[in-house]
Amino acid sequence: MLEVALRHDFADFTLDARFEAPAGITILFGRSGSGKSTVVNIAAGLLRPDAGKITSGGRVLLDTRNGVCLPPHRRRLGYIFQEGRLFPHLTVRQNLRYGAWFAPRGAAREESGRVVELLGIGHLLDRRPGALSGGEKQRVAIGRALLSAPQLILADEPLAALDEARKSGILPYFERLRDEVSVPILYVSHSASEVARLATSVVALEAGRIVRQGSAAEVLSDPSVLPAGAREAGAVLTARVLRHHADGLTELAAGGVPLFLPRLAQAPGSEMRLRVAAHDVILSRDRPEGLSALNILPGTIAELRPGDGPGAIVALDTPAGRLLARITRRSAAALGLAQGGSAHAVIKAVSIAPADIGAGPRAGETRDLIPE
Ligand SMILES: Nc1ncnc2c1ncn2[C@@H]1O[C@H](COP(=O)(O)OP(=O)(O)OP(=O)(O)O)[C@@H](O)[C@H]1O
Repeated sequence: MLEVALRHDFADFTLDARFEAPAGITILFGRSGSGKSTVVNIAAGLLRPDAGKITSGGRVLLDTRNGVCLPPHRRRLGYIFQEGRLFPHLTVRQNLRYGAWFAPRGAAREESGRVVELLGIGHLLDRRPGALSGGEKQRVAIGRALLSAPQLILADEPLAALDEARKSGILPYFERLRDEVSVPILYVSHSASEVARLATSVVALEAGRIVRQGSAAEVLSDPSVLPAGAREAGAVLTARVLRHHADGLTELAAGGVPLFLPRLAQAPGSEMRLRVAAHDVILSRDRPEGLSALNILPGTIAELRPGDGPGAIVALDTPAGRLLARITRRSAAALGLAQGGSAHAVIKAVSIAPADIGAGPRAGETRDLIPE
């Protein structure tokens, strides 16, 4: 467990944040300039705040009141940067050994064979970084960080330098990291997709303050908190793969409701997280007939929140979970939508982007803490 309480003033900006990060991935989520990197820089020991306390697995890294501020190399941190920052003259194997070399003697650390397997880099061990793709470099960098026996991993926008294809290639490895490694990972992102797929817990920042904290489902489905803006709004559903159909569709069950998506690779029984973008949800007051869309979910309007412009966000509680829909205020008025009223959400099977579909665990639950 990581416990953080910080206060710091820059000339035009005040950071005032208090949160806890359990094992798994805690995403610091917010727009540019909200203070995410400042939190990470303080946790890393690169910036000494005006006031604050940070403990990691019970160890005090920072306590300004008692004059404690451990230097970065004594904090037992693993870093994952935007670019891998591997040593170009060393092979992958040697880069990984370099990480292990930093582990304190006797420290419990991941076994290198397991890390190599976890990250799927066994076939790359004899190559030098120049012969790796961006995504492969990043996987090696994650391995190097894990092998240094860190008590905390800091990942500052680790996917930002990768194109969409590489991003979706590496997301499953972060999912495995979340589910199989017991070290807390503090992960900076301004991408709702990354939050939906990866977060064990989310700390949403706005102008240096925490505006919401909770599971990915809780934070992303709250229309009063849209750290990435209304355009990026979208809720997260948890669903289980039921069966693959011969016509190329996969049927999932979400809270007892069937959902159809283009064929997924996961086997029946797999737990999935799906981010359904608010702009991909159409609302209808009555159950629509004669419509091509396969997914029609009845629900109750929990909230109708007008935006600054012509749009509004509607939060609809369905048996599958809460959905957000972005519609115009004009449509909301024409349909007579109001809090407490009923409506149907219509989602096209093909509208959910592959980058928004990931493996469990359940998005609405913070998983059990693993003792460190
Ligand atoms: N050394 C500094 N001196 C003065 N102001 C600073 C300093 N470092 C950061 N700031 C300000 O603090 C605020 C938060 O910056 P920070 O880098 O933490 O944001 P961020 O959420 O990580 O943004 P981004 O997503 O763009 O990286 C910004 O307004 C920034 O200008």
